[in-house]
Amino acid sequence: MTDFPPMQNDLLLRAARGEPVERPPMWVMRQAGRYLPEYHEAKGKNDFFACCRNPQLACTITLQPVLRYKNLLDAAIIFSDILVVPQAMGMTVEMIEHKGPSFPNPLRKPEDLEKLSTNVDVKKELGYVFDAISLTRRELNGMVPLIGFSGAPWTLMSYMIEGGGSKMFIHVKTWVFKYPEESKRLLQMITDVVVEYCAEQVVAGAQLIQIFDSWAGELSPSDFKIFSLPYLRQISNRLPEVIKSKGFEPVPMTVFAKGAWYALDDLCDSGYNVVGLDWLHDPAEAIKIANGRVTLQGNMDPGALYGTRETITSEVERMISGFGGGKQKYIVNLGHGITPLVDPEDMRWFLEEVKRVGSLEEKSLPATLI
Ligand SMILES: Cc1c2[nH]c(c1CCC(=O)O)Cc1[nH]c(c(CCC(=O)O)c1C)Cc1[nH]c(c(CCC(=O)O)c1C)Cc1[nH]c(c(CCC(=O)O)c1C)C2
Repeated sequence: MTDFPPMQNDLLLRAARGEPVERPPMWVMRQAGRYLPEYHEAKGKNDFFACCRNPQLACTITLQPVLRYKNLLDAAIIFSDILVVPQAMGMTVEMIEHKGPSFPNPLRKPEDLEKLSTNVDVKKELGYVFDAISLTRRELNGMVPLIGFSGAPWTLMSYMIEGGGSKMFIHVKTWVFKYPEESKRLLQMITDVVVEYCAEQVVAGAQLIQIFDSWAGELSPSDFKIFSLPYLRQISNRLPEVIKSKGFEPVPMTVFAKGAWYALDDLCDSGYNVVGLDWLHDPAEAIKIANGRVTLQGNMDPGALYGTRETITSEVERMISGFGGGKQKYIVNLGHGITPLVDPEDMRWFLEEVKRVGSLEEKSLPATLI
């Protein structure tokens, strides 16, 4: 087993396991990225995926927000992208500046499934991610835990068929409604790779795994039960066993199914320790539905970071009060990734206010907010 430095701050892991904490841990989806000038500096003229494939650079970028917001962020998330999985399955994915990811040859017909690699050698194809994780764990020196992640099967299938981001989801909806059996075959192929990929991230040193189902909200409640939930469940069922078979201890798991507010009850019973919430959820309602089954994570509107300092403060107070003061089964985050034009000093204000409000005794929270 790999020896890493002992943890100095394990708030995130304790909260994820459901243990009480002195204040809620906080991290922010996409905390390493385009709103930080040092990200652009480190990236330079490198292609986005070239940065992901360079463990030293990926480690540097991962550490940037943790170092800038020292003693504020309670986790690092490895710098990579969900689309490295389709690449490992044999697809070409390019990152086009100011546009986003693009697949020159998306899967458009069921016969295209034959183009995907079978028996993907995850260690060979994605070894650079595992190297970046091990290096970052060492460099973090126990400061905060390191989160690994993967896209969820439904979200990855959407990208692989649409060929990039989408507004109408015409192609993937064609698959769902015209080729449901082939869709399930593809989802299963992706799931098998994701399980092995996440297990190897844990072997390399990841201390929590988050599954991003960013396009969950494109499915109706009944289709979510067919094309997303069963595969999310397979991941949470199989992952601990696969990790153990490799001689390692399972880690807490988080599922973030953006837009799938209707599925919160099911997600609380899907085998994950933590359920991430977007900003469409009312915290008090979410707590009622979860009823202590999982740790909740979220959920301030990322757009609030464009507001005044006073607005950010009141949004933070509302969020933390809504989650009952946050000392039990709660992790602070935004409801989705931080957006590019946020002023890094406004992000600092957000984090400072979370730390201040999250450290208050419940009786000291502003009375009108409880
Ligand atoms: C910094 C960055 C990333 N990806 C992309 C960028 C911008 C690239 C650049 O222009 O420099 C392109 C990049 N990658 C993707 C997109 C979205 C494109 C679209 O709208 O479909 C973009 C612009 C696809 C992607 N990629 C990811 C998701 C899931 C989370 C989410 O919903 O936001 C998704 C959907 C995950 C992701 N992606 C990234 C991380 C790093 C760790 C961190 O959070 O700090 C993570 C976790 C990093």
